[in-house]
Amino acid sequence: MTQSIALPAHASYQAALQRQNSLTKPAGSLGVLETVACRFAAWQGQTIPAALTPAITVFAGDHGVTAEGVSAYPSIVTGEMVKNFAAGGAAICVLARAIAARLEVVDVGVLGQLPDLPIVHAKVAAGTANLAVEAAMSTTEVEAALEVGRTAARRAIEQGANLLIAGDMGIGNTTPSAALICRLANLEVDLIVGRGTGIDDAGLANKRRVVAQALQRLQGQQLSGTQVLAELGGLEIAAMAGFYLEGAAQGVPSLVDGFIASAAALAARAIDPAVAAWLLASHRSEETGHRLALEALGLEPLVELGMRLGEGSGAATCVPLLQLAIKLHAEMATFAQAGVTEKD
Ligand SMILES: O=C(O)c1ccc[n+]([C@@H]2O[C@H](COP(=O)([O-])O)[C@@H](O)[C@H]2O)c1
Ligand SMILES: Cc1cc2nc[nH]c2cc1C
Repeated sequence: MTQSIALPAHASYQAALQRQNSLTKPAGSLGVLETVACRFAAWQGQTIPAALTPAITVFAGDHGVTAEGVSAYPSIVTGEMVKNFAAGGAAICVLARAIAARLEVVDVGVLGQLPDLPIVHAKVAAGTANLAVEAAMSTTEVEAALEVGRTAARRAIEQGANLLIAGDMGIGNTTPSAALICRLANLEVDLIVGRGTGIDDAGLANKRRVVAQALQRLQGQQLSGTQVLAELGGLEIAAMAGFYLEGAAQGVPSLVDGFIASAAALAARAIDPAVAAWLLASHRSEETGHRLALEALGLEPLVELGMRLGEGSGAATCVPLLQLAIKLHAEMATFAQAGVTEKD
């Protein structure tokens, strides 16, 4: 069994809140920036949290369910985008450079070979099976993919990260994500399945049918978190779940990206509910169902930007906001220091 997950330090949260209320502004006037700073205080166990050192790990994998015509793009794009990540040309590469974040790319299940690329080669299988008709993975494969994610989190933390971001790349992965969200949060297919990379109305109807069929296969079965991942998940999604679990076990919070990341977070929570206290949501993705997935996680997104890219891009975009929240918390003068009169 892996290390257990502790609760964030409540006393540090309270001390940070007290500091927020002593800073030269009307109480609560910095809104969510105040609560975010207090949450980092609790995660780091200190009233004034250290500046953030973010690390981004993009997990890539392919999906057998693409045989059902659920994506606007062919599976070959997954590997092609991994090459683009390695060459520094993808959105997440630009964002990682802009926020000075360590960026690592992990092949956990891409179809075909990616020789000589400067990425982490940790392929558990060459894609998943078609979840519409059979389990996407074996539980052994899920355990291996979870461990790939855990190892990646440990590497990031060893190299100094105090904020983790998991990104995903996998043509077809909004289908397993939707299936996981429906099953794990007990939500209706039509509320959760969306257009992903941009399928048309007929494609959407087909994708709903595919997800409904997968859920139907499992109806009435009691399954563990690992078993649900095996039936409905993906290799990169399982790795992301392992990444969140390990971060939490090591006392390092994760900033949850979009739709796929939220499905992975729900899977992580099904494995260990204590992980939830170590998660912060970045943006609300345009993907149908993300709002309900976040609600099921008990997370409030920081921003809504109409994004639906994946790769960890929404989370990376939110990092400067978090850095500002902590800087305000650390550097603003108190009423006493500035000689400003407090409210009556
Ligand atoms: O993160 C999101 O909210 C998101 C929403 C829609 C699509 N994506 C990305 O698009 C790919 C999956 O879309 P699809 O249509 O192939 O299932 C995958 O590589 C994801 O990273 C990501
Ligand atoms: C080009 C492309 C880039 C992506 N990045 C994440 N998902 C993606 C899907 C496509 C199709």
